[in-house]
Amino acid sequence: SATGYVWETTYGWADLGTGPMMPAHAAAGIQPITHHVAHPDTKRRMHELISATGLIDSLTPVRARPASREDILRVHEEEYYERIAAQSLLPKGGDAGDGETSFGQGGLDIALLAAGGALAAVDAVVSGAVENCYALVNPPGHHAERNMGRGYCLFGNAAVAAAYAREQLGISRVAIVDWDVHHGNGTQDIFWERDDVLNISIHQNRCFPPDSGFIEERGAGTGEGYTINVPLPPGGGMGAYEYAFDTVVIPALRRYAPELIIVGSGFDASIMDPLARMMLRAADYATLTRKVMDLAAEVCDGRLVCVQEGGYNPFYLPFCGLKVLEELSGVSSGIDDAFAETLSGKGGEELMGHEREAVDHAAQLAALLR
Ligand SMILES: O=C(CCC1CCCC1)NO
Ligand SMILES: [Zn+2]
Repeated sequence: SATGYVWETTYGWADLGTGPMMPAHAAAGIQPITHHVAHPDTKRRMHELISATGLIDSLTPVRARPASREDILRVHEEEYYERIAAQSLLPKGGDAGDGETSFGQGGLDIALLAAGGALAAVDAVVSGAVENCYALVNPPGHHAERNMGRGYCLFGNAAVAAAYAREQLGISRVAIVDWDVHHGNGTQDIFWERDDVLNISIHQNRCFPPDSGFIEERGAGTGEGYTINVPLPPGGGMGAYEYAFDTVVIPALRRYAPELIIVGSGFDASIMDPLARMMLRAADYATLTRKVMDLAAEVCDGRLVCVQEGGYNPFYLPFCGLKVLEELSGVSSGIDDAFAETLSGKGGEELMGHEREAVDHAAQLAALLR
């Protein structure tokens, strides 16, 4: 049972400008910095750790292709695509829409290759060439709405892949499990009224976007009940996540019985991430991966595609990714999480009362899934 792996050099060339998170602005005191918080080096370091440990030799390389305009327009509006395409021709590139999602000249091509990396991963898994696949793509995608990019996302890579599986590969039901610490508002916007894609987002409550991702947001019309949000209180670790997966995510997947599962694999719920306040360790991501793999084995012959979303600690993200790839492939890299000892005993391991209440509330609504 092979594990596919997608990484393309140009994913490491995405240009978010000189600002720290938003564009540098001297008069506002926003100083330029060499590495934007979402600098691609963080994800390139994950690729390099997978390569340097030799784990890459146990993975099946899957080459990305550029997503076509048609692939993108399955989930995004034409006017938005053209806006990105026009700015991508400019020497200074442009912004996807929220003023914080910069991209450089040629940014369209990198974004198309990111979406195409998710497409290639879906092709490899659905064709049976590999059992599961990790698409280490960049830029990320889950904040990109039908007609606007947000939160460093240009196109909804996982959404593009789900729509492709549905409309081109004859897959009838796709489930998306987004464990990125931020709400997958873009994926939610895209599939809000659809019941052929079950969209589950588990995230730190109100982290980003601050005004979406609440349990009452469950879809509309045909799609009612097929959007599941599990907002967690800040400060949660594996105690909260394990309870949320066992109580909400896995039971919902079992009821829905998808033919393909796509994980929005952000690592910004890690204890060392600068953009959120949760407390997962690298080993915890492996445990969550195992939970989803076991459910995939139960309902869809193990068909599982992980698509990289966020994650901003260049020291720790590589280890989180390495442990997930070890779990997917069943192969040890031979090295442990170098930070495990330093990070042990700092809390988050046990479920706390207020976390249990938050998850139980989400579970009540998720149970209404038809
Ligand atoms: O990792 C991300 C990006 C979050 C940032 C986007 C702007 C401020 C927080 N989304 O999943
Ligand atoms: Zn995120």
